Amino acid sequence: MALRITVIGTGYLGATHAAAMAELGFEVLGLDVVPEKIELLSTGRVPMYEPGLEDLLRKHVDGIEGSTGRLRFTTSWEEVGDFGDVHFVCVNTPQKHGEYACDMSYVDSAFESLAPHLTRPALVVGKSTVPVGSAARLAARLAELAPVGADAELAWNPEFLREGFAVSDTLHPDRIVVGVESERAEKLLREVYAGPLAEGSPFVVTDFPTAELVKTSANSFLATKISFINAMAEVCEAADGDVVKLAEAIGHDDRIGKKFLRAGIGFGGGCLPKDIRAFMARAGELGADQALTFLREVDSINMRRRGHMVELAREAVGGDSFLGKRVGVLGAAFKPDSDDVRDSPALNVAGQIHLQGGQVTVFDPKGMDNARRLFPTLGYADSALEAVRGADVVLHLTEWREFRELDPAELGGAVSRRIILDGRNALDSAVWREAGWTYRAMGRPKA
Ligand SMILES: NC(=O)c1ccc[n+]([C@@H]2O[C@H](COP(=O)([O-])OP(=O)(O)OC[C@H]3O[C@@H](n4cnc5c(N)ncnc54)[C@H](O)[C@@H]3O)[C@@H](O)[C@H]2O)c1
Ligand SMILES: O=c1ccn([C@@H]2O[C@H](COP(=O)(O)OP(=O)(O)O[C@H]3O[C@H](CO)[C@@H](O)[C@H](O)[C@H]3O)[C@@H](O)[C@H]2O)c(=O)[nH]1
Repeated sequence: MALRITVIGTGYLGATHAAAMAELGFEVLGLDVVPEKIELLSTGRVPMYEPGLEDLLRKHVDGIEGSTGRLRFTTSWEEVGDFGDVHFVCVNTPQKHGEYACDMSYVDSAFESLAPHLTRPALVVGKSTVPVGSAARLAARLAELAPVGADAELAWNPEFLREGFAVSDTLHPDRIVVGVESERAEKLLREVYAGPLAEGSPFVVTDFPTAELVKTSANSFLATKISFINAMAEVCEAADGDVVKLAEAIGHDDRIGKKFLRAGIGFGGGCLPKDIRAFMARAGELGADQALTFLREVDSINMRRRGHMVELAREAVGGDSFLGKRVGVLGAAFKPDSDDVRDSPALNVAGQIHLQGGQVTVFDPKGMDNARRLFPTLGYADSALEAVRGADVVLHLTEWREFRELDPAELGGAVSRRIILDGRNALDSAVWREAGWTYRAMGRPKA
């Protein structure tokens, strides 16, 4: 009989994972502690913006006309415990308030709720990003809490999907990493991922700590790459060099590669910033803090980018203060093709300017609701054109395609002064300059 799968926590990761598991042919039950999310998902609607996810959900959610009916959602732990052979834990692991460390309370709570309700043999699979050592601790807790008949076992299977590409990254992963302690666990996970494995996705089997570390080291490497190119942008600015050309040139070397070398206002989101900080905190607890001191620099280069953009904007509006100045902001999400504003560099820059007295108006194609919730005191507009109306300077902070396709001449008619600062090095400078704009990007010559 086909495996039955549950997914605990149906946010960006869990909702995608649940829909993908249904697409791979399994019966799936998703659980979340937020009833409104479950209501939405049960009618095939997605509580966030992720390209392709709503279509995939509607293809499988039970009760939708023409669906396979393989996917259902619930808030009941009893139902989940009764249903699943394999339970994926996908709950959030944010940064603790005022600390670098990871807040494990959501994961702990999910295990405490699930374990006593397991009524059949179960493999519980952690997917959340956690500090190394968590899996061993949670395996012990699972053994304490689960009924004997459940024969419950833990595996750790970190997730590498990118927001904006979540569906295809889940269905066609570039690797599958599983931390297991038995052949049974490995066999079950090979069955779960039979589809991607048949397509050739590499399957890496490790112990618990290595699986946990693969995830945090992968994100640390990505963050380091971005901060490296942003450090080069700082030097380029001082030396009148061009970081875009520099990235292109070093990227031709296969050992360096072209990806993740886009200089600008830096990385944000619900993963890279908090994951490198949690990694440093955990290394400190393990007495290995010296090994990761470079991540402090990666973090501070990254945070400097936001401050630098604020300074460029201040310079553009006259140098002293933002008081009485209008600033049009294009972008709120931490990256395009997502509505996620968690630790968004764009919103952070907008917020800093607002707090310094600037009249900031923000537009983002998908991130407006989340931005309004997080930063209600900023000004918001319904379009790019409205956001820049009367602006003394325009900031391009999230590189949506829609912004790249804007007509500089049309925008030029709406602003007070034609100055655009490109925080993502993504606009065509020649087109903007031809339309009479002063175009300035980060790490590029002023010209
Ligand atoms: N978002 C990504 O792109 C991504 C990619 C890879 C890994 N991750 C990791 O996956 C985890 C989840 O991230 P996310 O972005 O999906 O977070 P999220 O906040 O979007 O979703 C988490 C969900 O878990 C639910 N939840 C919280 N406590 C719960 C509990 N006790 N029981 C059941 N549900 C509970 C929340 O209501 C929420 O819907 C994190 O550890 C993150 O680091 C995220
Ligand atoms: O050259 C680049 C590439 C990215 N970014 C920024 O870096 C951040 C993160 O981008 P990206 O990694 O594409 O987004 P996430 O969806 O957060 O994905 C990361 O975090 C996930 C959660 O852990 C992992 O699963 C993914 O593999 C990892 O790429 C965004 O703010 C981007 O604007 C840059 O500034 N320059």
